[in-house]
Amino acid sequence: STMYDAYSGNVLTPEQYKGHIKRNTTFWCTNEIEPCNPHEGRRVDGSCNNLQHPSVGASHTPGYHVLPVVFDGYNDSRKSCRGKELPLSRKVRTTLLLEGRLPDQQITHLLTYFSVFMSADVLSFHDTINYMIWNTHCCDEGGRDDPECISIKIPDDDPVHRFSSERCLNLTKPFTFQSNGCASTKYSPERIVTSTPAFDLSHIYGNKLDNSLTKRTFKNGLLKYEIADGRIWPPSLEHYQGICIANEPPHETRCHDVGDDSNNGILGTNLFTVWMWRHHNHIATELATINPCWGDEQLFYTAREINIAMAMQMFLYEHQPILLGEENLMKEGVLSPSHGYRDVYNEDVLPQVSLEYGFSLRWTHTIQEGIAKMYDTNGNYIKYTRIANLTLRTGYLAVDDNIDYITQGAFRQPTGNVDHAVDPDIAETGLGITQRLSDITASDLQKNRFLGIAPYVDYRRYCFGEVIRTFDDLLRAIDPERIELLKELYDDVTDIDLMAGMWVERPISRGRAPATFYCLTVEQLVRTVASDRHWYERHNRPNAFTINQLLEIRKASMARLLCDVGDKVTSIQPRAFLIPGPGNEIASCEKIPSVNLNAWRDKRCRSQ
Ligand code: HEM
Repeated sequence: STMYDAYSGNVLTPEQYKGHIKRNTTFWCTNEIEPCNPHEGRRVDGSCNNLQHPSVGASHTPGYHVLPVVFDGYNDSRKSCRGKELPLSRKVRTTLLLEGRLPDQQITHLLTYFSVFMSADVLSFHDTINYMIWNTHCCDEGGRDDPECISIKIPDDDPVHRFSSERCLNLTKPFTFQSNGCASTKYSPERIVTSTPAFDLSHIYGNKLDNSLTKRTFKNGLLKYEIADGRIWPPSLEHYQGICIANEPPHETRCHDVGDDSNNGILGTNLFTVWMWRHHNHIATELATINPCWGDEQLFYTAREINIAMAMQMFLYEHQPILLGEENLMKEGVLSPSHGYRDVYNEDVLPQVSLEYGFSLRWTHTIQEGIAKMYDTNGNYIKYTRIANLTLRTGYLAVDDNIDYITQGAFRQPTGNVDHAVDPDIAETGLGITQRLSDITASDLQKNRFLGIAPYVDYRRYCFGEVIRTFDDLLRAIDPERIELLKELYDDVTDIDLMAGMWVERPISRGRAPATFYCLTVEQLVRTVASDRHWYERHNRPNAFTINQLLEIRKASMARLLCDVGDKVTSIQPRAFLIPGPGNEIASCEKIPSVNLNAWRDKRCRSQ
């Protein structure tokens, strides 16, 4: 194997590698990669996706930048154009986003659960774990001088805390190649992300081969699993210090040992981890019946390939159009116009995730509900639970049939409306017992000022060709009363933060999401499809699907997934991201189309 520098993607000399060992920086700064074989399928560690740049595609490699970062030195966040401090993050948040709840009339809660699960496939949770568990003192006496701390100041006239003595929200800087000693501080900060940048369910299967191997049974292509109270679960972590710390013993003990332990983090990642894990075994078991002559290796990798392809089919063709608009996505080339193959692979486009995509996704916090409503299988309301209190608490799912009721709620309860408001739990508590106070939306703004995301108007120019010089020029994008609020906050229109712009912007036409969110998501998805050599819709790739197999993958749906692996789901509406009702009635699972795995029947098994 060869050692690569994770930041530059260059091969390391033995001396350079020894230097990393001496400085204890091998984990974050280097990648060990086996020689590429162009005929090999998708590697677990993401390497060799681009044959010219073997390490790009692995974890801990730099992201793409849609626009160059604006960088004022390591200890400071971006300054205003007149060299002053930008308005306080908490002030910006409380001014621009109202606090409250308004249920959407069309979209179900499942949409946000799947959003966060798919985000976690290409991003990381370690920056959050950092201030929740490793470095919790930023609001204490000792934390004030810690250069890693970027705690959020609560202004004296805060609408919630002006009557309390709370003046600080805990927060740490994001991990960068620079802060971890991988790259010179001459360069602007580059965030370190642990997932592989392709959508490959790396948080299920692992992002390193050795980690992935520990998840397998090596029998019949199955992932390890446990059965408890008649339910199938991913395997348990032996010691879960640092992960499911909010489990309430003695009853709540479950904590999952999966590709990325931080999938135990929040409810959405947790639910989909359970479902996609079971789904792998569901596929492998069926393949083993269809092809009795297949060994473990072939069953495992085929089931993984199908599981990834079905996840992407649901994500691109079923989930994304709801926020971004189907017609729009078709026009942009994110969606294929036909059911057959498409091949837009371009070796010159690198498999990377843009800094801006990961950042814009956080806008979704504004449509996240704070409570999960729980229903029985007949649709009778049972109770609710606060989602913030389920952070790092996988155990809750496994007691009192909670996962059954939460699953039913996921496709019955509306998600939060797209309406410039944020749920009070997301805005004030956020993370349950691990942080007494947290404003996730203010953190979104604050943390990313330290990564140098360019101002909002620069993205309007990039996305829509608009030159915005005055607040009045913003009328093209933002309603006048919200421009008034921006004027109260920012001295100059060019100072407006990207997230602040997204919070108040009008949605894209024929879609529901803010226009700039739309633009930066499309920019990423186009790159994803063009840069992933193993993209499931391609004909010309190692182990490509046959056309009949691809046509089966096209039938994947969220409703079918829940029928196959959801707890006690026997009926569901066909379009599970949309609220059940006329034209989308809840129907028996027997009526929901399935992917027919007979398309993978191997004639060789019969002749044997
Ligand atoms: C109740 C549900 C949720 C909770 C409690 C939650 C909590 C958090 C927290 C605490 C952070 C870190 C903020 C920081 O940097 O300090 C975060 C980041 C993030 N969240 Fe959420 N979130 C939730 C739902 C969602 C949803 C629905 C999405 C959908 C896309 C999402 C996407 C993200 C992304 C993309 C990041 C940044 C991750 C990264 O850059 O690696 N979250 N979330």
